[in-house]
Amino acid sequence: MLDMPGRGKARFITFEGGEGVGKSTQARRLVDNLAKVSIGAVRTREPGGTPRAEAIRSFILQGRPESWGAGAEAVLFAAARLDHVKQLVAPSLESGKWVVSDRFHDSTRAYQGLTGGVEEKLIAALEVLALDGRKPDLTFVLDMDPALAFERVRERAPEEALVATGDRFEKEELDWHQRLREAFLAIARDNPERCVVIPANQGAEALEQEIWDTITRRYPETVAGPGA
Ligand SMILES: Nc1ncnc2c1ncn2[C@@H]1O[C@H](COP(=O)(O)OP(=O)(O)O)[C@@H](O)[C@H]1O
Ligand SMILES: Cc1cn([C@H]2C[C@H](O)[C@@H](COP(=O)(O)OP(=O)(O)O)O2)c(=O)[nH]c1=O
Repeated sequence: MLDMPGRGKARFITFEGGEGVGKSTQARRLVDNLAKVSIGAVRTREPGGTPRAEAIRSFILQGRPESWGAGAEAVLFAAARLDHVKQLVAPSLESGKWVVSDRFHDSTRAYQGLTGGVEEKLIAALEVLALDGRKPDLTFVLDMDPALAFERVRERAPEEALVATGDRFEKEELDWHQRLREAFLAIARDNPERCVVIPANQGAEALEQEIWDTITRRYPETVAGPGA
């Protein structure tokens, strides 16, 4: 990955939202668009991003729905996040690379906190631990009707919709996903400087353009100069 000194501060960008809204697709496209203007970026994800955090990911996501409970999950996601921040996010930013993460701390707030019922003060305390003084500079909250997003996921992996295997979170009830959508919107309202809500029920190219427009407005160094 290219290290680009003199291109301004490396930024930490996160994508948040429910399942199937297009986070992974857009995270990938954003990293490609940054490369086109010679900005090196690391794409990562949560839970995961480092070997230890990936181990915690399989540990949690392959469990049965009732096996952990939201409190224990919040602690496990926080442990994974701390490793991710220390081993990957912070060193990458310090070396001048941007970091683009598919999910980050807002997911704990939305899933385990606002939807899962873990108290705000516990979520806040775990954030202090797990973020280790880092916070995303910009968060894209991809927002759409979860029923439509679920159709996308079903097309991606039809067998998951039919049999009880795969990622357990995708089998939760639709009304639960509606509450989750509201949780992400509430987080965005509470953090208006950091969060930008993007209507996600549009084509991937249109979405990519809206995201890139936001990036270039906020960060002038991403506007390609002559000969770029
Ligand atoms: N804007 C879009 N419109 C239609 N389908 C999309 C769009 N973006 C992504 N997809 C498809 O929807 C599915 C979920 O996208 P993905 O990026 O994996 O979402 P997420 O990471 O939010 O779960 C994939 O099959 C992907 O190809
Ligand atoms: C990072 C994080 C994820 N999660 C959940 C959200 C997802 O259901 C799951 C991660 O699965 P993932 O496959 O990354 O999500 P998606 O289907 O959106 O691509 O873990 C939490 O509950 N809390 C967290 O802090």
